[in-house]
Amino acid sequence: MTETIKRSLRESPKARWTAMVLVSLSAFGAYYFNYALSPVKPMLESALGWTSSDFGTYTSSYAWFNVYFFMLIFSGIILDKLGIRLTGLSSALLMLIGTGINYWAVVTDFPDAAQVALPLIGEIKTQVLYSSLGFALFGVGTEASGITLTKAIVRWFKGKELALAMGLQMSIARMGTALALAVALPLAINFHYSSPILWAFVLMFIGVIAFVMYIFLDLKLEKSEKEIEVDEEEPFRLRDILSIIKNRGFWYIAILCVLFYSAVFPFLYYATDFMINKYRVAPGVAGIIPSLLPFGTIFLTPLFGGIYDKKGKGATIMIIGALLLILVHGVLAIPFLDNWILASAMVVVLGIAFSLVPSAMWPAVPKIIPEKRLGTAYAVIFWIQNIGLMLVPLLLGIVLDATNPSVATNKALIRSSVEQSYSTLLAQNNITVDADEMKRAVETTTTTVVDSVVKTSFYKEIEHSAAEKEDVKNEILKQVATAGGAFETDEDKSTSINKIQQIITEQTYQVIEKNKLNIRYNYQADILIFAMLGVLSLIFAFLLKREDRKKGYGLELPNIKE
Ligand SMILES: C[C@H](N)C(=O)N[C@@H](CCCCN)C(=O)O
Repeated sequence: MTETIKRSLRESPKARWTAMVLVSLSAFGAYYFNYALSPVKPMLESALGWTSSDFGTYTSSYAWFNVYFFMLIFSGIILDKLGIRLTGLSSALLMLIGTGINYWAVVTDFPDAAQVALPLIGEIKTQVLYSSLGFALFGVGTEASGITLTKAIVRWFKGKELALAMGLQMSIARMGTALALAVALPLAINFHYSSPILWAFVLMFIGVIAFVMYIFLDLKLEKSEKEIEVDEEEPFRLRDILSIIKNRGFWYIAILCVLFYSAVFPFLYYATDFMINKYRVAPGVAGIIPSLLPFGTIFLTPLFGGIYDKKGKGATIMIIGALLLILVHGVLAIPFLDNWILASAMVVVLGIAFSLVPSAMWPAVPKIIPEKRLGTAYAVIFWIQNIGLMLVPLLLGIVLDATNPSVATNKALIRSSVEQSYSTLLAQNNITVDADEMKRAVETTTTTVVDSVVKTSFYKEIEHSAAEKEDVKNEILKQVATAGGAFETDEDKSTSINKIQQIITEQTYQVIEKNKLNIRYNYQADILIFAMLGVLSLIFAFLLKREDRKKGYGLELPNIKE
């Protein structure tokens, strides 16, 4: 079919790069929010009483609707029927609504024991359920937006700098992840644990505005191409799925994708907490280490993409990426190697792996699947990938709780002791505070105590029976009451509360240290799960290379022909 593109707006580099930046801004907000609560995990536990399994449920909920309701497949169909503009705007709004629900759930005061029973999942805290539903809605928007943005980039860049534009779009998105990992915990410590979500809401709102601006640009593109004959795009057909899933090469790439991404994205959910618990990094700066990973990929993904374009060796690049994955998780799993510099170096190496594999894997799909089925192929790969993104974070949370059975209960014990200590000291000194003020003070004090114990304690975990735990609680209360007896209140209320806070922090800390009350997680089993995923990724990367040799897909050949 003839294609006269001389007068098309796509011919203007300024217009197409502006389009790329505008559509990428919503991905920036989405990738920020995806990780905005991860560094805050220790605070959610100390302040809201979440367990690691609750956190695992929350992070896995990203994929609930995508997996169970086949939302990714429907998104592909909707994208085909409604087009880029409507689908992109709807998905950006869905992300915004999901973020809003999440914010509401986290700031709402649910009774401590409020739980609901769900089929398959069982008992779940009401607050965890509502935040998860918000996150699940956000996940639908993010994944739908992922396919829409890919299609938008293809629309503007086909026959032009397509790989570079895709690489840069991924880089802009990853800047969002890097930002979340680096700033979410400092934000939460200095303001409130919900502040990172509020910021996400603002970024997502900017994303919606940017997408509205993109719509105008896209309308201009359409107008500029009205008189021009352009190739009709192939519509999404369900029968395409059948022909795709009969392709062995497709399965190898989809399985490699789910295994590899499951060893990276869920790692990022837990990485800040891991740095605090294993490497004793101060919570305020612990997120900087995992943020090195997406930060590195911002530069390396387009770089490796360019190398693949010119030199080829796509399957080999994926094998090297999988080998690095095993190396990193293998080293992180060694118990006595607990130096944070080594951990940072491993995160940088993981960043290299996470640049190598995506830069070779996504452009390899068009070599295996015909162009007219590409949209469907990406939707199915994303769907399979989402199964991993749903199961692995949940598994990690459950395994973390199971291998550290006393941590969550000990944190809850500290929280209730702190609460009672406040009541005692406030009553002893005739100070009245409102419920919100009290809640805030308890949260801050508990977090401070837990953080300092986790950072300084070197003891091994000692199991305590329920009766011993009661003793610990009583001892905390006794110590606090004794120390608080000498406290005199002649200053204003906030100074008095600060002093009370200090007394409780010091006394609680001492009792925890004396009783060896363990509140540090041992991540060994979780990191071994990641290492296993690395080994399986390597096997599938080799299988893909063998299939490429058999079928001649050309994965090892350069994309750009001389
Ligand atoms: C999370 C999403 N499903 C995903 O896998 N995103 C990729 C980028 C995919 C680009 C495809 N053209 C990522 O690495 O973030």
